[in-house]
Amino acid sequence: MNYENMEEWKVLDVVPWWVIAVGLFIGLLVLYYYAPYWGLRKVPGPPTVPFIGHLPLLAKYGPDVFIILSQKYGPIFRFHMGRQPLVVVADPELCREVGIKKFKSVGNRSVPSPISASPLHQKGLFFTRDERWVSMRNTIVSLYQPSHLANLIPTMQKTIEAAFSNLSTVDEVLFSDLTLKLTTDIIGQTAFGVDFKLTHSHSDGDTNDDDREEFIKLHMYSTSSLKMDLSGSFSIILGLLFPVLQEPFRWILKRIRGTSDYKIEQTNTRLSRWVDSTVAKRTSYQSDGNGRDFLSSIVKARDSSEFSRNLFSEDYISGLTYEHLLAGSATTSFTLAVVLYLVSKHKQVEEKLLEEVDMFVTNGGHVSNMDELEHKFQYMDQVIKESMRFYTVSPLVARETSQQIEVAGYILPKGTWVWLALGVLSKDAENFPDPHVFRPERFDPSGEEEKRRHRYAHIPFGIGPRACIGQRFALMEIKLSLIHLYQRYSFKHSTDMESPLQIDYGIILNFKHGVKLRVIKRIKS
Ligand code: HEM
Repeated sequence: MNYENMEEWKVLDVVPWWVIAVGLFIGLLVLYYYAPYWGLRKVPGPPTVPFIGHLPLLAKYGPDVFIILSQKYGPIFRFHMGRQPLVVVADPELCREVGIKKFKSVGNRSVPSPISASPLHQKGLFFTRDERWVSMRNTIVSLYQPSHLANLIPTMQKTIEAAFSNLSTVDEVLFSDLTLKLTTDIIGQTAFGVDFKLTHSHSDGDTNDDDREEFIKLHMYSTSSLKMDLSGSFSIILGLLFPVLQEPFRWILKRIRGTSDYKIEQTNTRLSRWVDSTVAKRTSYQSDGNGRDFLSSIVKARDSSEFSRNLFSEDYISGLTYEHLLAGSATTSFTLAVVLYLVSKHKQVEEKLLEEVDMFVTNGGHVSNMDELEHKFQYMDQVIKESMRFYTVSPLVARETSQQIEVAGYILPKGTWVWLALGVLSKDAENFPDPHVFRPERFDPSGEEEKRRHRYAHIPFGIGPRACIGQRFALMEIKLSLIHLYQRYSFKHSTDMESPLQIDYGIILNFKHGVKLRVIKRIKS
């Protein structure tokens, strides 16, 4: 007889079953928590707080947390978004390695918890993966060629005129509000072929007005509920802390009135219905086939082959179309408002910009083609680049490894979330001396600073084959607006304008209170 074993059995007999169960539960919990961390434990990073990871640091420092951590831990470090570890890459050469050289192994995006609950958000280009993404992107990219974009100039100009038509009658304006209306209207027309009429001062009594207003309200709510911290709905928070519990809880909570999950579900369902019905109308009858908007072009491309019909099924067309509104309005609006905010704070910059615009107008310039827009405004280019460096609207780019790779000597297993920290690159003193000084001339192509700089130090639109597809579109919209505005006005900060500017951090940067400006009419000599 084995007496030692008998002793053990006796011990087990006296330990209550629930203690064993609790021990097992805690063991499994620890295993669950540390599983994604284990493969990345060699990548440096600050100590983590169990389950919430580094979210308290994000709450304390906002997006600057990544600058602080890169100074302490170097160009590649770990950051735990709740349970999920991210490998943050904060160096231009490493961004090139991840975004271009090793693109095949890091070509997909990671899906953060706020998005994982919404099929409408997942079926755009942003979150599609692998072969489907390649095929969709190849088709869509043709719609962003200069020849196609040039067709949009008249629509953009008309909307810009309408949006800013009231400026001559006011002394002060909440400019960021105006730019959001402008960019939403432009995307509405160019993506959906729908005029949301946010920039028109009066309704023309169109019976669809209420419908459109309702849609915009839903869209704004849905966008603002995409939180990356602990201020989202309960299921989104669970998605950050215990991803495995997110779906079951969401399933329950979305049925309980009064919860944020219920509201988000209702909003997303109504949004989807609105987008689906707009898409269905367009796919069932092709008005005159000459529509210049994105939706008309995709519907046309879809009908070209059996393959395209499968690729662009109606749910994906809805996802793509809605994505344009999401990706193309708040980013461009923020950037345009930031340019005005910074330029009106730096009078010498404003004088140079006005001079360039005046010269163009005096020489009979009229923006009618992409070539003029892209090459005739060299100083404006520098101002836009410097503004985007100063406030990088999309400071993080989310990617995910599809197989094990090595970056900077660290092995990153398949499924690792690798995020490129564009916001950190843009404040790096090595590439941008005096990074906290606003100096557009640092982007002068003939200047030493520009020549010395790493090629991928300034990448506000991302990098490689997965970079922003709307870059040209956005720059076109921003430049057309600046040309229109500076021909007629100059600006000063309103006395109500806070200093420094307060920024909110969601999926992208946003203003806490907005950009308030004084409008000064220019007297033409
Ligand atoms: C100032 C304005 C904008 C900024 C700063 C911006 C920035 C970005 C960034 C950083 C990415 C991720 C790139 C990467 O992974 O490397 C991105 C992707 C994307 N952007 Fe933009 N964007 C802007 C405007 C627009 C506009 C106007 C549109 C549409 C008309 C658009 C559509 C998209 C789409 C569809 C993607 C996903 C591309 C893919 O995954 O293949 N963006 N954008």
